[in-house]
Formats: sequence, C-alpha cells, structure tokens
Amino acid sequence: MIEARGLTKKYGDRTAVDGISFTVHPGRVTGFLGPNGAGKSTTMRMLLGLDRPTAGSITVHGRSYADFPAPLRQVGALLEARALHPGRSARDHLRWMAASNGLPVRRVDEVLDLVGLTDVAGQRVGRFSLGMGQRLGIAVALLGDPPVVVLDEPVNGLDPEGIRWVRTLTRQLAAEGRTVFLSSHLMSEMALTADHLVVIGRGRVLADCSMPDFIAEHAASFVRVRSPQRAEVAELLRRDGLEVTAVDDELRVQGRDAAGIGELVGRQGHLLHELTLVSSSLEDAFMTLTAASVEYTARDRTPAGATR
Ligand SMILES: Nc1ncnc2c1ncn2[C@@H]1O[C@H](COP(=O)(O)OP(=O)(O)OP(=O)(O)O)[C@@H](O)[C@H]1O
Repeated sequence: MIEARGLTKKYGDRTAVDGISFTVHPGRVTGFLGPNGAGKSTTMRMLLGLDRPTAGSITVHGRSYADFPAPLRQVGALLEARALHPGRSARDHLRWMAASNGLPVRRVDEVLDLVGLTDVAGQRVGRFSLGMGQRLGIAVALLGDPPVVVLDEPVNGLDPEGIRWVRTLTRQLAAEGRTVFLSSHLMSEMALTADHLVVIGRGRVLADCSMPDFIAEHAASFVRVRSPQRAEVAELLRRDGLEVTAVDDELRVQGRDAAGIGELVGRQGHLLHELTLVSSSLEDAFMTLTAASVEYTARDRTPAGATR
C-alpha cells in the first residue's frame, strides 16, 4: 500500500503539495485526479524518490522508495516523458533495466509479449510512435513483477485499442491483489477503470472515496420529465416537496425516483411524454468539485475589496 502523511512540497514560496494525507490500498485501481497544476506529478515524483518532500512523507509498505534495494521489484512506474536511449532497441533497453535491477533476463520477453511489442522489440526506440513508447514504458513498469504499480497518464498517445488494453491490464493487476495508482485527464476512461478516487486541487485533497460515492456526492442526477401539461405537472411536483427546474421544454426533477414521479403524476391524470433518469458522469462531478475549489482559493487569496 501507498501512504502519504502530511506530504508537502514547496518550490520557493510556491506550495505545490500542501500537507496531503491519503492511502492507496491493494486490490483495487485508485485514480488520482486534479486539474492542471494541482500537484499530481509532484506527488508521484516524491513517491518515486525523484523529488524530496519539504515536509511529511510518502511511503510504499512503510518505506521510502529510496530505501528499496531493488525498487523495480517493489514499485513499477510509468512517468510522463520517460528518458529513453533513442539508439537502443526496446529489447536492449529492457535487458539493461533488468540487469541493473538484478532481474532475470527471461522476464524481458515476458513483458514484451504482455505489452504487444514482441514484433518490434529489435527496433530502435527513437523510431517508436508515442503509443509504442507508452507500451515500452508500461513494460518497464511491469519488469520486476511489482506489487505496486504507479502509472502517470498511461493512455496518453494510445489509440482506442491501446486505451482498452490499458484498462483491461490495470483492472487485471488490481484483481491479482496489486496496488494500482493511476492518473489520467481522460474522465470517461477513468470512470471505466478506477474503483476509488483521490482528487486533489491546489495541492490539497478534495475527495478520497469510491467512484460511485464521488459521483453521487458531487454531481446531481435528476429525472427528466416532459409533459404537454408542463405547468400543472411542475406545480404538482413542487407541492409534493420535489425540486423542479424548467429547462427548455423539460422539467428536471430531484428528490424522487422516476417510478415515484410517474405514479404521482398519473394519479392526477396528467399526460407524460417522457420520464428518464439522467445520471451524472464522473466529468460532471469532477468539474463541480474542482470549480468550487478554484473559486474558494481565489476568494481566499483576494484581499477584501480587491478587484481582479
Ligand atoms: N520544479 C518545479 N519548480 C517550480 N514549480 C514547480 C516545479 N514542479 C511543479 N511546480 C509547480 O507545482 C504545481 C504543481 O505542479 P504539478 O506538475 O505537480 O501538477 P499536476 O497536477 O501534475 O499538473 P498537470 O495536470 O498539468 O500535469 C504547479 O503550480 C507547478 O507550476
């Protein structure tokens, strides 16, 4: 498991990560979300020992990354803009990584096969497409068969088949009992992949909960009602204590499920043309939550009476 406790990173007087605490548990995919500049990459870099916290800690199984004698066996990671030797072939790159981490060379062909690069393993990585580079990065992450896998924007540059492959792979890694920590700006993809979310904004944790709880809490679902007797139906529903918003020719109703609304309207003999539950998406929830955090921070930083 991954544990951040009071994790803080300052660059000069700028606080990139502001005392965050969260735990990433094994056996599920945890999505790491936040708007641009929220502090996700900084957190991941500290997790992987590439940056040092100003205060607090982030550990894997209770130890800092730097304390692992063979880190690739403990934590596999894909970070953005991984440096690759352009003249080296994919197979040689993986062999070199395996040798420097004391891993068996037979593992190289296993991971090449796993990520679908066997046929191009002899090509120089400098000629790889973005998607092939991502696959090679994932191969490196899995080389040590690690119990903890950290992937920063893994679907970046991948085509739809590749995106689906990453989704299946990450879900499989979690099902095997591994800890999977994943960042992505693709909300629709995250909604299909992650079980749990840690959301940060301006260096602070805004939410740490299951995917369904996050959507239920931060974006409102509603029932779309259309009726030729719109005004009467709206009045009826409001009298019964429901929240009704008229948008174009529809009524958006909150406070009761579709069946309950249909029965209420039917008992009064009104006509209904549509009765549909409209569920909100992860993107809706994310926008609601992070927009609020930006507003809050902006107010916080603006002296009273100041104009922007
Ligand atoms: N080396 C650095 N020096 C100074 N400031 C930095 C440095 N690295 C990051 N920052 C700042 O810290 C904040 C957090 O950046 P970070 O890259 O962690 O965000 P992020 O959530 O990964 O954003 P994105 O989604 O755009 O990748 C930003 O304001 C950024 O400008």
